[in-house]
Amino acid sequence: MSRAAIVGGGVIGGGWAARFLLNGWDVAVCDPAPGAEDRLKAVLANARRSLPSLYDRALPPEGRLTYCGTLAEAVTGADWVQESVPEQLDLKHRVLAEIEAHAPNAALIGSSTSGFTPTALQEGARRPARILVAHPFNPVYLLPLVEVVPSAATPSDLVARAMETLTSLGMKPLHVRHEIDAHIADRLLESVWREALWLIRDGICTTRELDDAIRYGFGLRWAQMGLFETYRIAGGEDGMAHFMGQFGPALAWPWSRLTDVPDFTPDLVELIAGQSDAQSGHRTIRELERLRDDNLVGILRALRKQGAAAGAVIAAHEATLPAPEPAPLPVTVARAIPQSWTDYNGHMNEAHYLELGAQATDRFMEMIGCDAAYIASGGSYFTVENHLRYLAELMAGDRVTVTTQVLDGAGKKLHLFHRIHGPEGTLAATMETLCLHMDLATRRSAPPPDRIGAALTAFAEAHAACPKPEGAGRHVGQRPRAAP
Ligand SMILES: NC(=O)C1=CN([C@@H]2O[C@H](COP(=O)(O)OP(=O)(O)OC[C@H]3O[C@@H](n4cnc5c(N)ncnc54)[C@H](O)[C@@H]3O)[C@@H](O)[C@H]2O)C=CC1
Ligand SMILES: C[N+](C)(C)CC(=O)CC(=O)[O-]
Repeated sequence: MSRAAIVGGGVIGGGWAARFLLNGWDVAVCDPAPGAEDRLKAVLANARRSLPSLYDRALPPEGRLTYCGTLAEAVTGADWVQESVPEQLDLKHRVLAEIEAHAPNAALIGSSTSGFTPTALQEGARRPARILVAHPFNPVYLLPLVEVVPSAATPSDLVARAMETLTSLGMKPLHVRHEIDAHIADRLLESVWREALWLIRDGICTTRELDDAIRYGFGLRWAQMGLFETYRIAGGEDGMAHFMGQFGPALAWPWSRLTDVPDFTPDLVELIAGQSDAQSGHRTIRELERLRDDNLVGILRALRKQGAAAGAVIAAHEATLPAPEPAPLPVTVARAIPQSWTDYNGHMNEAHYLELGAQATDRFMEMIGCDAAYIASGGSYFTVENHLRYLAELMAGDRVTVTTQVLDGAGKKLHLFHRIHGPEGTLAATMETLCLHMDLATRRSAPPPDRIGAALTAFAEAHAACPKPEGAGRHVGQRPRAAP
């Protein structure tokens, strides 16, 4: 078991605690502010309802969370210490010195700093080589990006270890090879932020209109292709060179006020804070966080389906999570229910019971050798009939397992009975499904090859010893069988 210490449990420290904890690390947090523990609990609650929803497999069991009264207690025995105190260099120096005094020599010390260089952070350190920047993005438990910025003093094996650890947490570490104030991403954000301040200060638009300009347009593009790839496409068939030829001259036109910074006067703060209150003040921060998280889970799951951008990181991480264990009846699905699967009744929508059953069938097909390589070679199963019984509600975040029993595997048939179990093993649904083996070239049914037939027969023979499931072969509206 690995152990992380989080020093500073605010917005970012809380997000780090959740990222480590939900990936099975023990986590110790220290933050002396009154109410910090309650704030951390609220962040964790939001993380628990969103992060597991990204995956079609269960994350490892949560690690143990300890809330510590002192920094020394928190960092003792830590493998990774993540400093997440406010963005003040003298405070960070004091905290880093205390971390160095109590953490194991081998511990890696990451700083969440948005803008200080690792060289600046390492000033006065006893073991500067152990300190590097690990700059995450809010919400840390959902957004994969983390900028890893070493200094010249950082040995390359430590950078490699940092990158490996962050990857194992489902993150996308970006190695920033040249240290620079504000790294890479915050330089971009800073430019947009400055321009936005001017637009509001000059009365060109409100905070809501500015947000609309992002979220209805280029914000959607950026999530999947970034800046250069989308601009390459914007150049048409002639690509980037054409794009630059067309829009290059605009760089000399007054399209930006980036060379100036607006005075941060109380009037400007009041103008922006007032507009922001009018725009979003009817929702609490926790509600806004949940709204943001649900949207992010939806976007990330869509990207994952495409194998694109951050979606590819989630798929790669999921591949490292253990597949459900074969048991007397094989567990074919073990996962959490995403928020996006729930509906106006506040529970999992009926369509997703079918999705769970379909995932179980897909997994069982893999188990008998009908995997992607076999399907690419021209054979597969098609579903011809399903019967679903809805027996209990499932809620967002519930962990579910599906077991699969073979009822018949003779010839072309793959006749399965899935049991969908919710929390505490409650039987939440059953799905009986009949599939036929197909020749994908002729699109007609055909017997499976011997190796798949033999694997299926082995399961069918083993499962024949299990009682016939209650509910198998039922038709719609049939009363449950009376107990014997
Ligand atoms: N908020 C954001 O969007 C992002 C912030 N960051 C960086 O993360 C760091 C933390 O920022 P936030 O979490 O936003 O700030 P925050 O103000 O939400 O949290 C900082 C926490 O540190 C605690 N703290 C202060 N002194 C401490 C000490 N001596 N020991 C332990 N805890 C102490 C405070 O009580 C507070 O809870 C900063 O360096 C910031 O630049 C990085 C990425 C995004
Ligand atoms: C505003 N900020 C500079 C603290 C932003 C970040 O550092 C990253 C983020 O999450 O946007």
